[in-house]
Amino acid sequence: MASYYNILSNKKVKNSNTAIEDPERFIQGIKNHLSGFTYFLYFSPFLRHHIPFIKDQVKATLKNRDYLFKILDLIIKKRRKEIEEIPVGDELRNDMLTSLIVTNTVRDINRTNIGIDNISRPMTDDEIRANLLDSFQGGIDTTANTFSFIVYYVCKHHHVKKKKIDEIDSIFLSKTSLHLNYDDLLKLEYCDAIINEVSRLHPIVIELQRYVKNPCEIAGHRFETGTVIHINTNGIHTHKDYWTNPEIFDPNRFYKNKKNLNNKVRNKFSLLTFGGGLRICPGRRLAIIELLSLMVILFGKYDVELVDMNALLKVKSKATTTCGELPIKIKLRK
Ligand code: HEM
Repeated sequence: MASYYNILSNKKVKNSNTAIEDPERFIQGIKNHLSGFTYFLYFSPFLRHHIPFIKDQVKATLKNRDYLFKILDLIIKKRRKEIEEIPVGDELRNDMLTSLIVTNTVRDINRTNIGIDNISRPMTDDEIRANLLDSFQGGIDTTANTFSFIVYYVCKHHHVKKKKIDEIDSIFLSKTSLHLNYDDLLKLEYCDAIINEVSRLHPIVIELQRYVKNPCEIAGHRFETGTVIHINTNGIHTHKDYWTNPEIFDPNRFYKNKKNLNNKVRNKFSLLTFGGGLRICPGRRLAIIELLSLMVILFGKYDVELVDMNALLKVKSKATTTCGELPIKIKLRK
């Protein structure tokens, strides 16, 4: 945590401290892993192996990956040992690593044997590491940047902010002690509409890829095995065939009007915030719960305003879209 704030804050801790430096290096490693991923997404094996600049970047990405693997393996082993030393039946800390380690063991309170050995067994360290890295890669920047975009759009549109705060206040009555629970969060239909509308205008994943396994024909075009199809999420989210006045920010198009949006019958794949089909984002429900919780905590407790109401949203687009900077003013609500 200390290193996280040390990275975010302008005031840096000066003295050398491994408790700060090691996690900082790890967080930087995750960032490099995310950006290095682009080389594997957009460049063919030939370019990755033979073009000097790209080859060097790929090498550095793989070296960084090995470093992350090493650190994660140490963390997993350490936690496994700690758990082994706790008597079975005693309550365990509730965190993701612990859940992954105890899944399908005698300590797993949700254990159900579905009779398929390869699925009913506990996870290996390699599998746990892959799950952790997938969650870091897929679950942190995506949710954090979506939340930044939400803050920008809500602060920019007074009527949306008011309607949203009224909804939060009507469900979470006390501003000082907020007790978040799943059922109450699901009642926040307008907040949910805001998430959809912000994600329509600023999808974090701006394109999806699909690899053609067998020759096929799509919309009259023939695709051979090995072709990678890039699906332009941004283009679909702002296409006038699917959305009325697509350039306008209007959460009402998703509010109590889910099937028929502004008189256009909604195509199932016209909103691809979380992708679709077999590879749809497995973290989508968690992401929505996180975003709703953050909205309640931030807007339920504080007055939030943009420092400059006329400032344009600063976005950077690579494989994902991220928020450049977002200066805001925060004070406790009266
Ligand atoms: C607002 C937050 C999020 C957004 C916008 C988002 C978006 C996406 C998208 C567009 C995909 C590709 C789906 C496809 O190809 O059809 C994806 C995949 C994935 N997401 Fe998310 N995601 C979010 C949060 C999360 C969270 C919280 C986690 C995990 C804790 C997560 C884990 C993953 C994983 C592991 C994949 C790869 C799935 C696969 O290839 O089978 N995501 N996400």
